[in-house]
This record gives sequence, structure tokens and C-alpha cells, in this order.
Amino acid sequence: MAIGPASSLFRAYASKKHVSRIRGLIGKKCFGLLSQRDIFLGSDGFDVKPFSSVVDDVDEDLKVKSEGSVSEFDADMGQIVDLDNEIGGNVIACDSSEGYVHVQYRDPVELYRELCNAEKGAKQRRSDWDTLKEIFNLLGKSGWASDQALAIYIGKAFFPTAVQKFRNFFFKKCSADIAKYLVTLGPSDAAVKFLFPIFIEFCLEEFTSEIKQFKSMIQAADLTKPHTWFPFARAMRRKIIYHVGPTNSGKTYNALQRFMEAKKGIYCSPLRLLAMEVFDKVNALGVYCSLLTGQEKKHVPFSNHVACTVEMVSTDELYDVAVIDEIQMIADPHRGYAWTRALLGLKADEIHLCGDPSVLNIVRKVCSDTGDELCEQHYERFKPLVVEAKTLLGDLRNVRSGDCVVAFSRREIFEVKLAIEKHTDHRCCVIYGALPPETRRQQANLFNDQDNEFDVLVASDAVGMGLNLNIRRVVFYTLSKFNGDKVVPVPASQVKQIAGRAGRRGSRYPDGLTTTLHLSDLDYLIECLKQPFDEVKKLGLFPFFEQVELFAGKLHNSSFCQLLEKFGENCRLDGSYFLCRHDHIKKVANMLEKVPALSLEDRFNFCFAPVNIRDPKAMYHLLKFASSYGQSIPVNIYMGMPKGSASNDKELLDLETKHQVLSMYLWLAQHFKGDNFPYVKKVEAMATDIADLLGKSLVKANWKPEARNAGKPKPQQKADGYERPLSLIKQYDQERHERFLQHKQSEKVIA
Ligand SMILES: Nc1ncnc2c1ncn2[C@@H]1O[C@H](COP(=O)(O)OP(=O)(O)OP(=O)(O)O)[C@@H](O)[C@H]1O
Ligand SMILES: [Mg+2]
Repeated sequence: MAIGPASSLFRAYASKKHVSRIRGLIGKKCFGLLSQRDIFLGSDGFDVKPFSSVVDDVDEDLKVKSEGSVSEFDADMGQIVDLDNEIGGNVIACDSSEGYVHVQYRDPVELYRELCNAEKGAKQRRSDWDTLKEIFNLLGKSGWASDQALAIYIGKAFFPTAVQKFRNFFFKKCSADIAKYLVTLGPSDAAVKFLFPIFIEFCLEEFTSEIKQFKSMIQAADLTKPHTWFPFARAMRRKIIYHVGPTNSGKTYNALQRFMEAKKGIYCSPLRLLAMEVFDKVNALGVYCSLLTGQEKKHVPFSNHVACTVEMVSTDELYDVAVIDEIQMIADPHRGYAWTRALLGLKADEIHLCGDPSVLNIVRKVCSDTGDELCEQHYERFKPLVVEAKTLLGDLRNVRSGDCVVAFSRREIFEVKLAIEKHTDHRCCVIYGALPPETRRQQANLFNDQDNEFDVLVASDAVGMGLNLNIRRVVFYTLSKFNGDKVVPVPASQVKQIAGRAGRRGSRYPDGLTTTLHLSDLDYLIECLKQPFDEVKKLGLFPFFEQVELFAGKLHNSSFCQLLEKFGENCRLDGSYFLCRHDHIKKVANMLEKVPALSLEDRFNFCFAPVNIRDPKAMYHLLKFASSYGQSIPVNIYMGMPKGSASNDKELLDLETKHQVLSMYLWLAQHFKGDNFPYVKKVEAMATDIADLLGKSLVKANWKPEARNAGKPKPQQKADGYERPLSLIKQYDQERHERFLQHKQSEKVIA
């Protein structure tokens, strides 16, 4: 939950005098008010709890009391509810009816002092007492008040407790006229706003240590103004050139021309695969270029250029030209922070960004923050993408040479491959995310090569980026996918990116076509292609290790996972940034709790290792690696090597996992200093062998796919063929059609 500038809202209601007093008090006691630009970010766990649930947070003493009956509770609080008088209907202690009106004009500081000095509270009628309680309940639940309280470093988690204590204080000390005035306001916003400044006074006096602690924690989790984290880059006069346009329009091509002309250049890629492609292409053109990815470092002698994955970019080196490809991924929920870091931190005179228009406005804003000059170069597709309205009429026998059939799960990919190879003369190459980049490239080359029978490609969304493919037509097998939670329509931006892979300048198929397998999905495809790019409002950010370390210093006895959680809850961000998702990091952190003797930095590094957290085998190996590392034993890998290529899907899955584990070892070896991972050469050789075996296995794969996680429901299958799972869109259409029939039916009945 992002919250507006706390102090400005706070000022909106409070008197000038009161604000200046609070400013003085805060300044005197420990800190200054937050500036207008400060914005707090809470996370899901950061919401205001209902006041009733607050009881769990308050001290045991109060908890017992609150569970008692009203009269016990009230009596214990030192407040007198005059039941006798209530029965008699008389109000004992109250000023004359107009006496309380002046209260609203009085300075909250004075009112608070008056409460402090009062010997005891005035007696209340039962009904007034109930009203007051309701007002305090409202204050405790008020999102507005808890946001405002952040301005004096009353954290959201502590806010309900603070209100509870304030309530106790208030009931012990409340004068008749304040009570009366509040009762006339009733449980309302006005009452909350009247009470709030008095509450603030109370907090400033009562909770100095809590405030101080929370403030230092918040400051340690301060992620505001990230452009100031790179002072060297800020001191430079950088020129940013944004190559903006749709897929296949020549953006990367043009940026790479400048990269190759430069004396010293860096190319930042979203994928290992693409970094490898650029590495090969640039070297082939005579420009010496090294390769740096999480897993490998290939140093080319005399090279001044490097092609790297964006996570590996150095913000220490000086470059003439840098290229940041697929800049729209700066808004990726998981990996966006790596693009943000590259954009803000690269020390290059000229930075070329390539991407779609979704982040153009936010890049403009970043450039105005950093003071960099921004030039925009707009592109159009060489040839427009054409939608084939006929579709494949639900029959995979209608695939043609040069088609790329796109499905969104591994299972579907193999089902489609099986069906095409069974019912037609075409042979299929496959590309999906779990395959190593080397195998994906091998499959892409097999598909591009005209001198073989592999003329159809079946691929997942992994085809959307980074491969040089000669695709004539992109056919969507389905337009819905499982997002880890449920089946959802594929987002329009992704549909556009994938469909745009069809047709390639200079290839056999310069014109691009796209369609769907089923007629029922065609409208959604057209709709997606027509949609303009959604404008991105926020960029991803994630703390550096040093920031997490600083934060850890404020939280003692917390596990690394708790630390990350707390950081997420308490970090402050400017309005243009969001904290990248880190659930997978927390999951690994949790598993590594069992491993003693890892420093905070070791844990941080292990948590970023590329591991499929849903694959227990991969997780097991990561745990083993961390355990050996923690014991300062050379980290070895105990893994049987398969003798030959896979002959069924289980063996293929096993090869995929094995490669992922080997790749993880190589990643760790690159990210941990020293010689704790001495078997890099051996592991590299194993990884190459497995990628090779995977390629061979895919060529002959003609089996039904297995689920990686046993127990997951499998879509229905026909005995002798395949059945495409209903897409969400189709399901929706079917439901709509049924509703329509029902409606018709009922109309008939009425007639
Ligand atoms: N001026 C050019 N001369 C020759 N070939 C070109 C030229 N511009 C682009 N191409 C080729 O067209 C294809 C698409 O270009 P490029 O990869 O630069 O597009 P893109 O806009 O970066 O697409 P994407 O969004 O998919 O990354 C590439 O194979 C590229 O080599
Ligand atoms: Mg590109």
C-alpha cells in the first residue's frame, strides 16, 4: 500500500502552531519531520488491523482486561462508569450544555497538558461512554490516522497499540467538556481528527524509545532517491538514446551499430542466450568482445567490449557506449531492479535503451531526476504484422512449414509436438524456458536451417525474446496460461511480443503472419494486437547487500528471512519505484536457516542463485552446496551422469534438472570469492554434455509429457491423440453462451 506524503496530509488538518510545536519537539527529541516528498510504503502485512485484533499486540495485562466484561474492564482502567446514575438517568459531572464548545478551538498541546495534569477523569453516562469507545475504535482502525502517525515514526504495526494506550490514558484523565465535545461529534472523521493531534502529543511523550527505534529502522530501509546512490554517474554528462518501437523493428540492430563503433562498450542483455548471440555476432564482425553472464566468463584477449546479462553489469567501469536491451523489463516484478541499477548507475557517455514504448514516460522522468540528456528514436516494424482470420480451424494438421506454434506449458508443448508429428509430415523443434540456452540455440538453428525436415517450431513464451528465428507465422495454441496460481489470459503485451516474432528482415519470411489454432481465440488475439502498450508507472528496485546489512544492524535476533520480510514492510520508496518481489528469495532463505556458519553476505548471495524453488531436487542440491560452503569444505557436486539421451519424458525432465543444478554451481562459483568451488571445469564439461544430450533427446522426443510435480491435476487426454485444454477465453465464451441459452429458454417459458 503506497501512501501519500504523510507530513503534508498531517499539516492539512493540524494548526500551524501545533505543527511547529511538533517540529520543534521532534527536532529536539530525536529527529526532523519527514519532508513533503517522503512517501511510505507498506506491504500486505503492513495494513491497519481491526482494533479488536489489536489486543494480541498489547501487553498481556491489558489483554486480560479487555477480555473481561465491560464493567470490569472499565473499573480496571480506573474509569468510573456511573451505572447508578445511568439507571437514574442523571448525569453527575458535566459542564453546562454550551461549556464544551470552546474545546474545538483550543490548542491540542494545551488540551494534552490538561489531560496530563488531571487527577482523574470525569464520570460519564453509559451511552456517552459507549460513544467514546466507538470513537477510539474508529481512531484505531483509521488508515488515515495510521498513515499520519508514520510522520512521527509511529509504525503501522505499533499504531494500534499506541491507540490502545492512548485510550487508557484518555479514559483515566478525560475532562467532562472534552468528553462532551467528542460525544457530540460521535464516532466520525471529525472526532478522529480532533483526537489525533492530542494522540500525537501523547505518543511523542510516551513512546520516545519506540519512535527512535522505528525511525532508525526506517532510515536503514530508506530506498528513496536511488539516483543519488551513483554519484559518479551523476557527475557525468550522459546521453541516453531510447530506441523505441515494436518487436522486430531494428532497435537492437541500430544500438549495436553504435556499440561496435565505440572504443569501449558494454551490451546488457535480459537473457544469457541473447548475450551469447551478441557475443558471437560482434566477434564474427571483427570486434573483440568478451562474454559475462552469471554462469560464465569468456575473456577475449584485447577486447574492449563486453556482452553481459543485465544482472552482471559493472557500475564501476567507464564505457563510451552502453546498450541496455529490453528496457521495458525495468518494470518486471522480479528482475526489474537490475535494469534500474544499469540505467541509474552505468558510467557511460552514451547509453542506448532498446524497448517498447511502455516505459518511455518513466524513463523521461528518470532522466529529469538524473539530469541526463534524453534523445528518442522511434521505430516501426519493417513490414506490418498480418492476422490470418481463417485460423487453423482447431486442427493441427493445418500447420505449415515455418510455423511457430506457441503454447504456455511444457506439457502442451510436447502434446502439440506429438500431435503434429503423428498427424502430419512435419518435424518439430521445441523451445521452452527450462532448456539450457545452448539447447535452445541448437533447436533454433535446427529450425532456421532449410536443409532438414525440422520445419515447425513449438515453443513457450521463451520464444518472445532473444532468438534469431525465421518464423513465417506465429500460431497461438491457446491464449491462456497458468500463472502459478490460476489460469489467466496471456497479457496483451506478451501476446504482442510473441506474435511480433513472425517475419524477419533479410530472412526467408520477411512478412509476418499470426493466428490462433481455434477461431474462438481469434478475437482476443486481435484485441491484444490492437491495444496500445500499457504505460508503466513504476520501476523495480531492490536493496544492495550493504543496505540489507545496515538494516540488519537495527534488528537483532532475526533470521535472514525475517529480515527480508521486515525490510519489505518498512522500506521507503519514491513514488516512481516499487520493491521487487522476493518471495523466491525468502523461500531459499528459509531453507538455508538450517545451515549454520553462513555470514549475512553468504546468505544474501545464496538466495540469488538461480534455482527453481518448485523443484525439490534443485533445492536439495542448493542446500548441499550451502552446507559444504558453510563448513569450508570444497563444494563438490554428486550427480550421476546419464549414459545417453532421454528415452522418455521422465528422463528428459531429469536432464533438465541436472543442467539447472550444474548451472547453479557455476553461478555460485562466479559469485563467491575464493576457491570454495574448485570443480568449475568438471561442471562445465558436465553441463555441455547434458545440453548436448538434451538436444539429442528433443530431436527424437515423441512421448507424452510428465508433470514435474507429481500430483498436479493433468488435463484430460484422448486415448489416441491430444485434447487441448479449454482456454480461459473459451471457457468464458462457453459460459456466456450457456447463459444466453438459459435466458432464451426462460423467455420461451414466459411466452
Ligand atoms: N538496417 C538493417 N539492416 C539489416 N538487417 C537489419 C536492419 N535492421 C534490423 N535488421 C534485422 O532485422 C531483425 C530484427 O531487428 P532487431 O533484432 O534489431 O529488432 P528489435 O526491434 O530489436 O526487435 P525485438 O523487439 O524483438 O528485440 C534482425 O535480424 C536484424 O538483424
Ligand atoms: Mg531487440
